[in-house]
Amino acid sequence: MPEIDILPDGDAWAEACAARLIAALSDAVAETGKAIFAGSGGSTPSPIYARMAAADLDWPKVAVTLIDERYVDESSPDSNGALIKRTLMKGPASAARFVPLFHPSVTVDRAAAVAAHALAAEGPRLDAVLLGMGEDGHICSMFPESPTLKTLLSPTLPPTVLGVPAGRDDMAPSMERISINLPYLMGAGRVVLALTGKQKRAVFEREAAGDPAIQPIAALIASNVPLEVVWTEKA
Ligand SMILES: O=C1O[C@H](COP(=O)(O)O)[C@@H](O)[C@H](O)[C@H]1O
Repeated sequence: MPEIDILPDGDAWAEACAARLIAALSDAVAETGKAIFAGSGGSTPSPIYARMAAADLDWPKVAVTLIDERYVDESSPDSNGALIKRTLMKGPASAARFVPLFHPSVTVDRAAAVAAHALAAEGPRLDAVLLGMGEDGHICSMFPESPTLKTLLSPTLPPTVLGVPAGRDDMAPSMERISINLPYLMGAGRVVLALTGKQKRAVFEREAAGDPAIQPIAALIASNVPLEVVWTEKA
């Protein structure tokens, strides 16, 4: 079970998450002249993005992408791309370059292939990753016990981006999605999992002790992803 860094309140939690991610991006810019950040969508990351946006970083050298996306364009309230543009890419951070996962295409798989190609062109690894976790234990668009999980969690594939079909039961997402796979997380410089609330902490602890074949949190731990779990009770 990885150690959980417990912060006293939402401000300290958002600050701690942002500081870790900015440090990783800053180190990458210093070492290689560029950096790649992959962020989550959902309701959790906005305060973290607000603090990152205010950081003193060489933003023109940073590419911003997503760990996953709903298969919708940016006019949709479900678009993770629209969220990250609105909350992170503002002020000096608007000089970063956005690498979307959504591309209008005939199928979600084709769109994912286009995204995989675009992301591979940015560099071999993600320097900093912000993960969230749903209360059902999903991370990225890796849903516990869903049909595409085995492929997304396969540690022997190269880092890539895959289409995720919508499912008919609660073990699958309700809409088509696009997601990075586990090898992208295995090769990342720093991976921060930002959690809030007693419920998510309980889910994390339960999933961490679960089966890596069907529980993404257990798979992260088993595959030595450089995971840092940062939690506060109330954001
Ligand atoms: O669907 C998604 O949900 C997770 C968790 O979201 P939250 O609202 O519980 O914070 C998120 O990490 C992921 O990027 C998103 O597509």
